[in-house]
Amino acid sequence: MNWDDAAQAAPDRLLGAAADSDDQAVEAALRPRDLGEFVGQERVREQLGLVLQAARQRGGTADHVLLSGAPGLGKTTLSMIIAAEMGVPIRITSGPAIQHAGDLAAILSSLAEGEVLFLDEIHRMSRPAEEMLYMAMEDFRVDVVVGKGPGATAIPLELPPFTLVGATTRAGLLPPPLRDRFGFTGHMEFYAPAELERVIHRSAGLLDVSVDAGGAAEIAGRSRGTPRIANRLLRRVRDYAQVRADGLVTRETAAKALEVYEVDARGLDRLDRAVLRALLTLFGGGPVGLSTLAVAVGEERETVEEVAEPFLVREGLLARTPRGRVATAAAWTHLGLVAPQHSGGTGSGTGPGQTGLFGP
Ligand SMILES: Nc1ncnc2c1ncn2[C@@H]1O[C@H](COP(=O)(O)OP(=O)(O)OP(=O)(O)O)[C@@H](O)[C@H]1O
Repeated sequence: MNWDDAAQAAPDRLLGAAADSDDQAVEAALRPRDLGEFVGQERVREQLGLVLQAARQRGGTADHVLLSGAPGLGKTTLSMIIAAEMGVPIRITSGPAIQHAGDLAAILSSLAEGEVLFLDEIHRMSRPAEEMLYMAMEDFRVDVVVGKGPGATAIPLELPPFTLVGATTRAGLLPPPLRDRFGFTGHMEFYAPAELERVIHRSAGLLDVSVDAGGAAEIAGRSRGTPRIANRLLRRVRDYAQVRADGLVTRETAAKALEVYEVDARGLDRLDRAVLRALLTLFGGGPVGLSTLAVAVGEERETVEEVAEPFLVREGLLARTPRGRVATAAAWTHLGLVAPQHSGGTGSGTGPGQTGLFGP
């Protein structure tokens, strides 16, 4: 199971970064329409702005663009902005939807001149489709193979110039020949709390929700650096403010609402805390093997590894070591527990979980 599958395996997770059906319904309304409205990602925004302006001045199509970064950081939104800034239509598809080279040939041959083709999860495309894409990106041409075996013939097909915008959660997974064919690569970072506050104020305006500065800060602090999560938490807090308060989202209302949804002050949810708690209370802070930890919390190994761990590692609460998972000192503090004397909290101790019984 990879990141994307694992994220989808936990679709009901309020803090999951992948879009759920509820998100899809409102996201269209919340998407910034141009680079000026797009919050944060200053470097990518400036670089991309130059690429697009130069292409407009030359009257040509923009170079192919690769956007990498975690789910929910705005890759789809940016691809739509690219099309809007270039004044061209956009076609949206994804790697897993293109399993045969013929699927890709059909899409490419039906593009309008200058159109943006957004290929989400480009790292999950099939090999033959990927190879067809090389030629399409470089020469705006594909060879369509007709027939099979010795009688097969390749018919060259000219394509209109287009801009490919590829999105991937893992740029490192792309084969170098594909990566090299992008003229510009933008790496999307997680957002700072102040940037998320701006996203929240903007979305609140569009959804007609009253949020004060404290309310926005409270939601931002629990949104794991991700605009999609910030927008989702805003909607849940809005519900709470409407039903249990006077409709205004203050710091206190936001905190109470998110307590109901079991999202803590640092943006951990029930699964994250269960993993940490098991690591601390059952295994003395580790090291403990991933499979053992997963059994202890009653989850699949992949769910713990792909859904809970990345954020815990990013927050400095958990470390992956060759001997297993280890809690940091911050993990003990966060759960309000006291680290036992023998636990260094960083894997240097000799706690009960470090007997080697539970190898990684
Ligand atoms: N920089 C931003 N400013 C304001 N809103 C943003 C920004 N980035 C993302 N959003 C909001 O977050 C939501 C998710 O963004 P988007 O769908 O573009 O993410 P993504 O990176 O393409 O995710 P995925 O990889 O899951 O497709 C959108 O509704 C959008 O409104």
